[in-house]
Amino acid sequence: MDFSLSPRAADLRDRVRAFVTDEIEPVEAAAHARITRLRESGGDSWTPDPVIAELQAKAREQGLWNLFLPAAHAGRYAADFGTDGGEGLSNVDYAPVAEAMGRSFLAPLVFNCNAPDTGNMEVLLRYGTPEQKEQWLEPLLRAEIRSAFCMTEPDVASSDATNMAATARVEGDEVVINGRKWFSTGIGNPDCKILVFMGLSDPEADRHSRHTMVLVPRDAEGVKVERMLSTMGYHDEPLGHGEVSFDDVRVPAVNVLLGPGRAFEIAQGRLGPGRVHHCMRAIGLAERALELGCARAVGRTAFGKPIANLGGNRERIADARIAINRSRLLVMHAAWLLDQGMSREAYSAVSEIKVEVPNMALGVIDMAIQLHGAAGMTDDFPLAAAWVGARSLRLADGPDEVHRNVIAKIELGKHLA
Ligand SMILES: Cc1cc2nc3c(=O)[nH]c(=O)nc-3n(C[C@H](O)[C@H](O)[C@H](O)COP(=O)(O)OP(=O)(O)OC[C@H]3O[C@@H](n4cnc5c(N)ncnc54)[C@H](O)[C@@H]3O)c2cc1C
Repeated sequence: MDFSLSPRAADLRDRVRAFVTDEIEPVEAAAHARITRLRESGGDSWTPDPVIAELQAKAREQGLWNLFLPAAHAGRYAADFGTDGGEGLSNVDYAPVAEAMGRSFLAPLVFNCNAPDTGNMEVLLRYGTPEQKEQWLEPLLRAEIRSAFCMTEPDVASSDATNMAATARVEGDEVVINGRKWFSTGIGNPDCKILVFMGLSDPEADRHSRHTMVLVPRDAEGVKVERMLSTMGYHDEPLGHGEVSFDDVRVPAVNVLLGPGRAFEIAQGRLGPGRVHHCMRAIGLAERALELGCARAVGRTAFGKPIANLGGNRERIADARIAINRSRLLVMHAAWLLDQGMSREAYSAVSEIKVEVPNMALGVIDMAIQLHGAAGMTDDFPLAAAWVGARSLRLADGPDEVHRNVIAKIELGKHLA
């Protein structure tokens, strides 16, 4: 195993880290306050803060743009698209860059490296036709438009993707779409123009060949955002999570991705690197929480001592450091395995980190909140929002239990063979 970064990746990590600290963290509080003010006054909290576009322009100019684009898939984009083609980093090289971005809720957007756009861009890159790439991928790479991924449904247990009941039936040269999705992240953004929709196309086929992925323009007739959902009181502007109905939506059959019945193939390709990105960002978040917690604990006194020296706080801080470092090694291991190609070991490793890291981050953030006292519960610090983000990650991209099941299946398989 070799986790050493290439000199180019180390340079990018340092530059991203400096950009986050110098340019993004100082504007975070004002960006958050703006959203709260607009929401509370009934204003438009969804249109992205102009500061995001300003910072995006700077990041793009400095080549800190689309760094998620993997070496293996970048192809002509790496060669022909200059900055927009990313740097063709391996998963090992991208992991610490993603960690640096995870420190701030704004940073992934600023570098055009935010979910779900990254996963959707990867899907288009790997499976899109030249026309689909030109129409949707290229404006996504330039951050001119945004996207959403519509798989989860309110009426079925969506942790089992074979349950998806909304339909995408191919009729002649059209696909007819009906049903309801929810937790479609990104659909609150007025720039969201394209949806990657997963629907049942052939109920009689083998369970992994029943579903189709299709590109649905956000403004197609019959697409309606019924409501925006909150997660523990947060609305996650400017992306948001929407409940969306599809009522006899018709799109051309050329909008099908890869081919009818091939949604599972696409979903598998989409999620491996995406989960590594989520986990590295969660490690960045945990690092920031630990820093805030330590600063508070040495800077405030109770019972005649710094809070750091009271009770078991030093031990809790030490355990947080151990937990973060352990998680990082697991993520680097998963990234390294993915770079060697998809294997059972890589599948297991990706599920291992998907269980380990959000739970680790929750523990560290909770400790930092406790060290802050009541202040930790307010939005004066980014800790409450960070806790909700980490909590969401125990569900998004598959609940812990589903990932544990994957790990156990692979482990037990060794003995059944
Ligand atoms: C913030 C956030 C953003 C999201 N963004 C998106 C998005 O952009 N697009 C999208 O399509 N979806 C998105 N999701 C949805 C997410 O992927 C689903 O919530 C997840 O797959 C679980 O599906 P479900 O909610 O229907 O839970 P269910 O399938 O109803 O499962 C409920 C619970 O059952 C238990 N369970 C399930 N399977 C097992 C098992 N095998 N063993 C033991 N227990 C089990 C688990 O405790 C699980 O949490 C998002 C979710 C959140 C919270």
